[in-house]
Amino acid sequence: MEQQAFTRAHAARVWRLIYSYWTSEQKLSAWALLLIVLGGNFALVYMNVLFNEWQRGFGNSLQKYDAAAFWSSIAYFGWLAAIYIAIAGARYYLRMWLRIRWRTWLTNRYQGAWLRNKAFYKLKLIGTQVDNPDQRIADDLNNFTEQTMTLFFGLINAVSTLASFSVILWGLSSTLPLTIGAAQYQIPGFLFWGALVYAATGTWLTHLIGRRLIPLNFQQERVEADYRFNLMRLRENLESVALYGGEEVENERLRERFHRVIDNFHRLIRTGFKVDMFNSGYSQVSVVVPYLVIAPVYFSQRLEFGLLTQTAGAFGRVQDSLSFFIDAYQNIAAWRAVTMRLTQFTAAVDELDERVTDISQVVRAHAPQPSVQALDIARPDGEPLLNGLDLQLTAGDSLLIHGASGSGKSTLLRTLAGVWPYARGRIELPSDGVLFVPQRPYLPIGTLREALLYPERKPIDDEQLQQVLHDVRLERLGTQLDTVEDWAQTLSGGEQQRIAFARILLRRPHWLFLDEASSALDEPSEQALYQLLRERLPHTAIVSVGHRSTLRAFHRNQLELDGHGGWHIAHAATVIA
Ligand SMILES: Nc1ncnc2c1ncn2[C@@H]1O[C@H](COP(=O)(O)OP(=O)(O)OP(=O)(O)O)[C@@H](O)[C@H]1O
Repeated sequence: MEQQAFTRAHAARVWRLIYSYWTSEQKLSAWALLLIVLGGNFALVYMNVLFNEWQRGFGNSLQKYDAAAFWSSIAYFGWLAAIYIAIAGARYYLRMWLRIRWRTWLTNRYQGAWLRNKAFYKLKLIGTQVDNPDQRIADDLNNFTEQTMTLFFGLINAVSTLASFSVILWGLSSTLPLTIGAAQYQIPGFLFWGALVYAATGTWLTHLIGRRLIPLNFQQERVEADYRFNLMRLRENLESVALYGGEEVENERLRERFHRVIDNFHRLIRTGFKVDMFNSGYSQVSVVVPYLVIAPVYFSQRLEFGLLTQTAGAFGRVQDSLSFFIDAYQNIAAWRAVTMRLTQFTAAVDELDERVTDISQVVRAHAPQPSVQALDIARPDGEPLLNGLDLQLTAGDSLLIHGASGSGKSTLLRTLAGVWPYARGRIELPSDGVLFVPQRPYLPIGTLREALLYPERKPIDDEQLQQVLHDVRLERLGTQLDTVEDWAQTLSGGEQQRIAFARILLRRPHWLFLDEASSALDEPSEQALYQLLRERLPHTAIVSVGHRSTLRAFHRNQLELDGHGGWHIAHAATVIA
């Protein structure tokens, strides 16, 4: 089971996870809300003290058959209850508001860290053990804010209740002697000590019974996230699965993942059941324990009924707040698991740059024209793909990279784009006007307009968009610019690649790198699109990765890779355009 040792670095990360929001640019509003909610908490504790005092007068009115006192007691109770409800309601609302603000801030931060410097891609490539980072952002952050606040306010509540009722209990102890059989003892604060011993024993027993909950909760988060991810992958690949007839295998695989969820859940239930049984028994016994302690004095008829109920109430409150850890045990276990998943994520992102610097020995610089010098590229296992490549591009250049499948063509483009770390040498690229186009153009779920502009967001007028759609022979989509669709699922592979070409025409890059960007198109269409690029962007240098020999006609130079480090550049005799 993946677990993180509780090291100092881990403790520091947990601390940072907790305090970062409270020292952020939102700290003023955060602290203001927190203080108001805390104020509400203390007010409610004070109300409970008033209720406890009320119990005494109320009990005595019953014992003395005093109807007038009884009704005025009820009226007083009505007032107290109304104020209590108002404070509790306001506190709930503000607490939820604070939680939403905290979650939003943390989500922005985590999402930002994941997307910054292409960390999302590198995390996967360098193989740091972080499962389902997306779900850590969505689920774990939500759980973290909720559980932290529940625990924190629970703790504050317990401590303040304990403090106020301990004083009451201590005072009440001095008016009552501890009676065991016929003997009486004067022990200062014995009711308080009784509650303390009782609750401490309970806490210790709960810990013994429930300590396995922490690793089990951790594992539960993980298997749940895995199951969800597998469902999502199926949804992303519906057509492939349907065409391969992979339903049975998928069903089997999903069932197997779900089985892990249930399997771990059973273990959670078994431990949770024991903790829960113990808790229920403990709370039942707690109802009678204070009466058992005071009954001997009461039956010796030296105690008013009101004082008995007040003492029992105060004893219950003290014991209740001391039992905070018993009740919160499951929450603490879940909180620790969620915290571990989140700090693991930050640790992986924090260490990423260091790891990339350890692996990559590429010097990158800005220059007016792209060039590479003495570039070595390897597979992650160290096997060389390319040794000592020297290359220089000038405006309007064209270079076709070819070689057997797996020879490292895409990896060369990845290295130029700065996402492949297993490399050494010098890479110079202009600071703007560079565009890399992958084989599968990413089409976000949204309008066709957004898909065409991706990743830019600057608005472009409809005529221009319709014109480029026409140019890439997708004029039929011209009327659907504002249709929201999962375009990657509805357009054919070739049509998606046409969208990628439309993007190029809109972006007008000076330096264009195409990684099999026309592989799904028929040869005449591919030629027409290259022709179009040449006509519309005559000064753009084009570097293409491709297998088809027909592409050669559009490139002045050809770089051939042998997949073992060797490479060779040839110059074409004739070039179209
Ligand atoms: N993320 C990765 N982890 C491990 N190995 C990888 C990874 N990506 C690529 N490789 C390996 O690097 C080698 C080069 O891959 P690359 O994708 O560059 O090949 P290619 O020449 O573009 O192939 P094709 O023509 O099939 O697209 C392959 O052996 C591939 O298995």
